[in-house]
Amino acid sequence: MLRIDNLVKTFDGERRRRRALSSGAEERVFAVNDIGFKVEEGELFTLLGPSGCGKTTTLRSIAGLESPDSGTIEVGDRVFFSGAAGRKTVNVPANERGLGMVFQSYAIWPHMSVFDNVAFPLQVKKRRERPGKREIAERVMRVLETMELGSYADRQATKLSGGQQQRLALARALVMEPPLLLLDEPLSNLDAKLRESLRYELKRLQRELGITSVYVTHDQTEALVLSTSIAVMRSGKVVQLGRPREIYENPNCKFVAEFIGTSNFIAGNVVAKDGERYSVGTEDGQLLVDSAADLPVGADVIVSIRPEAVEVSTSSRAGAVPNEWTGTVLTRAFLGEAVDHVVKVGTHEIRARGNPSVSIEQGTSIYLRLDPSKLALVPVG
Ligand SMILES: Nc1ncnc2c1ncn2[C@@H]1O[C@H](COP(=O)(O)OP(=O)(O)OP(=O)(O)O)[C@@H](O)[C@H]1O
Repeated sequence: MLRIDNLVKTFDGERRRRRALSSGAEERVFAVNDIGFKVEEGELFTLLGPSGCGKTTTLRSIAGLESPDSGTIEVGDRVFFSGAAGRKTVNVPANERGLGMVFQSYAIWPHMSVFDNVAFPLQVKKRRERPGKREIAERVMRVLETMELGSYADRQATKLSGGQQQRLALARALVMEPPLLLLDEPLSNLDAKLRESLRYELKRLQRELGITSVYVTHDQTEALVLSTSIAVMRSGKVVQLGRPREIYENPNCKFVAEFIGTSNFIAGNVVAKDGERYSVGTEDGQLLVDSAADLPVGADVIVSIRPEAVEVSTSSRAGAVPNEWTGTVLTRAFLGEAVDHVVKVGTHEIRARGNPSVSIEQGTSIYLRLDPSKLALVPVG
């Protein structure tokens, strides 16, 4: 449905502007630095990464609001952008791309009713593409009902709550039945509770309507909940691309492991390998790790251990289970649905998250069990 290849977008750098008079040195900021990905029909594809990594620039390039330096952008069988030095550039204007867009600031039209906000984009279509009055009313009401705003049709748009206004912005984008919906942090202006409930609502809607979407966020939980696929970005590059679970359970570098959720990291070295079972030597003992990564014996690695993959216990099962380490509880914290223990194991402090029924006092000597299939091997370098 959407295909991006070798996309590059640079901007003038600050320093270049400052130094231009004295040295004339060329300096460009690579906002997007040679990225490529494909989004299949019906997917919700998320660009996830920290501030400044190039997510918005990528989305704006798809929308036609930025003009890339080079690369190609295709939606269905239409080429929206194609360009490189010395080649003829194709660059379809934003208003001819027919894409739906929803941004952080929901920018509804305040002087209009809820109904008119959604009807307006259809009413201003070119005469030959404009649906008749009755069809407009039907489409508007259908999309308002889907967004659970049907009973607010006559209300002035500004008299809706924040969450309702954001749903209205979505309704306005959906009524155009775009082949592709672009969403740039659409939930970030809402309070935490509303954000969470709208997350699930968006997921339901996206699934029900099967609308292909590209979603930008820096919020990893949002990305994990909503997405069918995630591209994790860093400094203008895509560093990992995969299904949410894949990225969470098998991050391909320390940056991804750190950015997505909380992890314990233990540095080590591959000492033996038997199929997908690795034996990793660490400062505090050996760890068995199951991994599909292709790493040679001798490779420096980091074992990434999610807190929920660490089982704590006051009794030993040594011999019956692999990877049992001993340690002392440094702190514990009650989080409502879980209890966190921070455990000192040799040179490491390991965070464990488990059921609140297991709560062990500070200073207690305990056993940590690390299931090899729940550990991830992250290559170093
Ligand atoms: N118009 C511009 N002029 C100069 N530099 C720009 C411009 N727009 C973006 N940049 C730079 O390009 C890089 C990528 O910006 P972009 O907005 O795409 O990042 P982002 O990942 O969406 O960040 P955020 O989550 O903060 O919106 C940043 O270094 C940014 O400063």
